[in-house]
Amino acid sequence: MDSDPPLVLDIDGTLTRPDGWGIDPRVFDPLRKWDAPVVVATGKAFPYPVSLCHFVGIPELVVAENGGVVYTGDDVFFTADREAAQAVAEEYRAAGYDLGWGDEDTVNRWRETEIAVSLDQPVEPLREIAADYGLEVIDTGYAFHVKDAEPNKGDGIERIAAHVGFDLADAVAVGDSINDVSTFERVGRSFAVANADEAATTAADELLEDAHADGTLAVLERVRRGE
Ligand SMILES: O=C(O)COP(=O)(O)O
Ligand SMILES: [Mg+2]
Repeated sequence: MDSDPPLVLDIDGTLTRPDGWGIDPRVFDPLRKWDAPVVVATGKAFPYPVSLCHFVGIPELVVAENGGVVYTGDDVFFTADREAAQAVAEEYRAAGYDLGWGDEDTVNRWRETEIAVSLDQPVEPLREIAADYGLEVIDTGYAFHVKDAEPNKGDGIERIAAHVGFDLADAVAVGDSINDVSTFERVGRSFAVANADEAATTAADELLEDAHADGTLAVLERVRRGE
């Protein structure tokens, strides 16, 4: 049997339980046993994917903050800084809005290159303020991210593939949202889970029948069988 292809996996919407929240524990064993690099590429802050790799028991190959932070397993790269996004957050708050995560804000506490805002907060004023700072706001279905347009997951996985020594043309990716489009553009084969947004669905080679981790698990079984 051919060896497993390298994987690039998104977290939220892709490794999540059928109701969309929390990691589906069924993904742990297949990832632990995967016989090729597994890259976790997410919009979440750096500690989250690192912890996921740690607790699954796989090497830490991580793109965090939508490409703002990249960890090759040896070196960490920051491809943006938080300053402008922080200024947007402050102006948004001064206008009477809130980021929506409570006082201690564990969503942004360790975020280094962008700011995330809860989906239950008004996005239009956020977009207006972000535009004044030359930043974009993307909606991943899990948060609004105020970010520099430049960093993306695709550049991050390219850096990791070059360092680890595999070819992205051999890699298989699964994702669910607009922040996975740059991943899908780089890998050999891309899948959007059934719950994916329009951008991810359009960019993927294939739209899966199953949602969330069910879709991802189906991909893992298929590519393992060589299909
Ligand atoms: O942080 C988010 O909003 C989404 O995270 P994800 O990229 O793992 O889906
Ligand atoms: Mg996602």
